[in-house]
Amino acid sequence: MTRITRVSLRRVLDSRGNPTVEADVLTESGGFGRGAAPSGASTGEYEAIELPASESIAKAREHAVPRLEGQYAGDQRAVDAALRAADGTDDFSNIGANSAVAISMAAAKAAADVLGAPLYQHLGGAFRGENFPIPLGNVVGGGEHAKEATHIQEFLSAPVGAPSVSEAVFANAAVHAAVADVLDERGVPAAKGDEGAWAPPISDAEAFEVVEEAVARVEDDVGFEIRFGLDMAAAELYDDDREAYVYGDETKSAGEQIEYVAGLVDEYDLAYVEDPLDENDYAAFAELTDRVGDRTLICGDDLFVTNVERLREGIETDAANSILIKPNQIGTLSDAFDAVELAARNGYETIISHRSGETEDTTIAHLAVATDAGFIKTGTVGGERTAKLNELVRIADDAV
Ligand SMILES: C=C(OP(=O)(O)O)C(=O)O
Ligand SMILES: [Mg+2]
Repeated sequence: MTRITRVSLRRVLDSRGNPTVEADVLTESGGFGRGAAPSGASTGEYEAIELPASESIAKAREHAVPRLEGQYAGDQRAVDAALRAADGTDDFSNIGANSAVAISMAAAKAAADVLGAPLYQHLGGAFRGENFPIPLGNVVGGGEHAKEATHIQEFLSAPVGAPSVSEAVFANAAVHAAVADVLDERGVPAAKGDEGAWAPPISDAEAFEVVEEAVARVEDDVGFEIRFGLDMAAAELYDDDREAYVYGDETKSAGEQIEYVAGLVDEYDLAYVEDPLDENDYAAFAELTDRVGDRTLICGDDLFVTNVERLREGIETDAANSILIKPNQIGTLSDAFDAVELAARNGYETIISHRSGETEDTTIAHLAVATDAGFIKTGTVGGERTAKLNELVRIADDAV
């Protein structure tokens, strides 16, 4: 039986050393699941609310745990509905999306444990496990993830021609290493940002040269196509008062930003551009998608925040052609699945994503396989990133 008998919550460390919420779910037949909430730094304005971990835990213990005990862990919709009912708001501002997502993921894992099935199969069904997402690997970054580095938040290796997920994962690690070599040859020292990407004190223009060179070297070596992409996190660059995107001393109007990004797509044959424009500017997104959406993915992260209402508006306005899915942006696995389904029904590509603050939790690797996502964005190196990548390799090897 999958009835939940116990939900325990605790504070654990995330990769930035901040406290985050970990949930354990136990069922009456001894099923066990554990989930931990990630945490963003360049968060979207419309995300569900993350409360301080202690406050979120106290509120969830009071309001959510009593409602969850006795629920079927295997009925994910009922578990997630109980979390929403316990919270009573649209944005989880009462119990915190951090406790909600940790419990939602832990319940799914407890149910999979009872079934004796891998999590991706419990979530996605018996026919999943054949297709694997292409990992987008952050190799150079700045923005909110590293000080004194690039304005663009993430330069992402995209091994689109890799014959297997394992070869793709290793190719991204090789690009990460090649970036270090290229920087070294240029005499540029580089620390690492929050996601393990190199965070060199160079201009965006030089970063394009470095990443292009690193990708070319690895492509020669592995013999399959590697492209690259960006997360511009442009809402962080946008200054409402100046109505402009701010790059240090330079600014760009929305029109200039569209020109700039369209030019980058063509110059570097970018496979992927996430959040190229401000999260409130559907019209500018639509203009850019109209210009380059036939040859690259224009992805909404802060724009859509894994929220079906915002995605619906994007679909109606042709704002993008892909969506980033971050379960903690919305609070539950059911809500994340709804966003994936709406995206798929409307021809949008799906990219399942980590956050800049992470834990060893591997749920997103299973979620990507369960939803047949085209891509997963989960870093390149660092234990909290390789936890997900190695889990993907295990899923492909039938070893979970
Ligand atoms: C992973 C990202 O960063 P954060 O978790 O800081 O929002 C992102 O913006 O896509
Ligand atoms: Mg983003």
